[in-house]
Amino acid sequence: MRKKIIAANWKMYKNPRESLSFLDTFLPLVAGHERDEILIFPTATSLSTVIDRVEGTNVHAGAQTMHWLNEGPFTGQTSPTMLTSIGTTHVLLGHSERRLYANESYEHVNLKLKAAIAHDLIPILCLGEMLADRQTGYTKDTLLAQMGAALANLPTEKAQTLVIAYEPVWAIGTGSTATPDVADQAHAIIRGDLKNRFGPVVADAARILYGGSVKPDNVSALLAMPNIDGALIGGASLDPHSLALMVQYAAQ
Ligand SMILES: O=C[C@H](O)COP(=O)(O)O
Repeated sequence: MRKKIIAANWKMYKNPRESLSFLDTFLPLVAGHERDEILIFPTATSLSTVIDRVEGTNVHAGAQTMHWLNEGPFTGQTSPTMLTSIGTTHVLLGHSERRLYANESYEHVNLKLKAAIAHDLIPILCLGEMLADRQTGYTKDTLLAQMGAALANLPTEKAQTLVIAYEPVWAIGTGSTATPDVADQAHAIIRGDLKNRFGPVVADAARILYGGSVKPDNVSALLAMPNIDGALIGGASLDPHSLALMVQYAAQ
């Protein structure tokens, strides 16, 4: 049985003070929920504050992106070693907003993924089709192409900790959540590709999260599907009561 992950992507919301205020309410609500993993991805400027505050709790904090090199003349970037030096455990890679607004390609994501694993950061690889892909019947092709580029030349022994987030772009922030069946079909494609690449052990162990307008009133139906192992939540993760409710539903 795969442990579920409830992950909050705060995107460009919450400064350090607001992050602490969230945690003051949230942490007591989820104390003792050891069964599942709870992850929070704050903004870069709130990351170390959140890491310090969640230390010793059942919550972990990760970065929303990173560069693949350890240092260099790359204005605005953060390196894997900088992240690990402050206690970061996870990193989101390839989020569609990074691909759309920061020109991040899956070739970059491939470099980042390998760097994350080399530095013992757990990568959460985000992928998902655009609405036009789905409408023209190219969902599977798109997902396989994204997997192929992001996971190129990754040896099987490095794929053990891989977490993937399926986030159809048309469902992000739109309120148009994928139905549990539609999401599960995409997750099955992703798991099948993992099996072809890395074999059944890695494929069976890999957690595949769904992201895209997840809320307390739809999370249970999504998590009940056989290939959905958690959720990556944007808007509905910004309220501590809403996120805590989803953690509780995941445990049922
Ligand atoms: O990383 C999270 C996703 O982009 C989903 O965002 P959302 O829950 O606001 O649709």
